[in-house]
Amino acid sequence: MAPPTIICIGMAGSGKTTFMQRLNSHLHTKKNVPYVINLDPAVLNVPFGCNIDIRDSIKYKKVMENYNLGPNGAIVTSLNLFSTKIDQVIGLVEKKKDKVDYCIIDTPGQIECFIWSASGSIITEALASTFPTVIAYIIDTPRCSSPTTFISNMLYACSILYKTKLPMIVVFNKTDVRDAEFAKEWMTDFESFQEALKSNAELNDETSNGSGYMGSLVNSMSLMLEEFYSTLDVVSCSAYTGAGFDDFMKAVDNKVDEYNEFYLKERERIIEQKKEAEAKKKEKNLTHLMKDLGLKTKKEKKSDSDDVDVLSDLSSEEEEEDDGYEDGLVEPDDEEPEREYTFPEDRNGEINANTNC
Ligand SMILES: Nc1nc2c(ncn2[C@@H]2O[C@H](COP(=O)(O)OP(=O)(O)OP(=O)(O)O)[C@@H](O)[C@H]2O)c(=O)[nH]1
Repeated sequence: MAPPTIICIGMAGSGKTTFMQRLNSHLHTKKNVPYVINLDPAVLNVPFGCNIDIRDSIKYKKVMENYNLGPNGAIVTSLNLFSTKIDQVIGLVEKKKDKVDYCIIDTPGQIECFIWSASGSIITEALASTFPTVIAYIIDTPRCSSPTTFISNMLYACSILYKTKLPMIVVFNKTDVRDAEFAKEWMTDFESFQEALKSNAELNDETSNGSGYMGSLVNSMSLMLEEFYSTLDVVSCSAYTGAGFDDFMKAVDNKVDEYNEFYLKERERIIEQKKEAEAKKKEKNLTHLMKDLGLKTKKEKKSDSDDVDVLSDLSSEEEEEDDGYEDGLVEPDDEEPEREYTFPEDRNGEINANTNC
């Protein structure tokens, strides 16, 4: 069976790499061996053993130098270069499918470099069409204790969900510093979020009494996000202490079932749609080409043959047959006639071993 794939995505410093390290050791202790992939080309040290590391095939600093790029451009370019090898990556994971239980993937902290780049879509789509794939969105809990940063984080999660179209688990990390109960409550109880909003001095000025621009904006966004929350699995854990990882694995199994039930059908539908669109595009291009060359398409020929024949049609058909032309192509002769040289001196033009040039 294809191993479920977990793609860890999160803002810079949210603790993805530490989370990956803890997840790797947690799975090893449970005797569920994971296949580990690092897709962050700019990381200096990876604190876990990787089966595939992007840094082995692409040197991030060389990319910066050779293409004269800044740090983010170099990450995108490295991913672009790596995405050309994604079929090999998938082949390697597939080879190990009987030995590994999960495939876990670390991504660059600059989310936009991965999620909004063509290579990021190629990589996630290639993985998702081969393995049941789940997104783990890692959030730095202490950093989202204010309603505005919380909503910003949730909007980001929402955009990732709509971009990847894959089941998502929201992971509130660093719970050893701050418990994530407040965030879970905000996600389930709209009134408690309203209260937090009112008491947030940052959003309210004394005169407006909570009806300021930012206050009402966050308010309406939180209403819109209620629908989005219902599609998520929320887990709180600490990559530092290892708390909450059993819950995370339960959520993964739950999302894998969901993937097989809903997302797989949706993916198949999308692939089918893409194929149809591509076939249509090809046919359109071919028609244009035929028109440019002054040739008739099969459809046109058929409709012509349904029409009454006129003498001029007949003669042109005959001419075509006589010329040995069909659909504008020259049929090669079975036997090429021996070449004759009109003038023997023409032979001097040929390059042979005896000539000096
Ligand atoms: N207290 C606490 N600190 C954590 C936890 N997880 C990560 N950290 C710390 O958070 C900081 C960032 O962690 P990383 O794992 O490097 O974060 P990252 O998201 O991989 O960072 P980039 O790869 O740069 O995007 C480090 O100092 C970690 O020690 C946690 O569960 N609890």
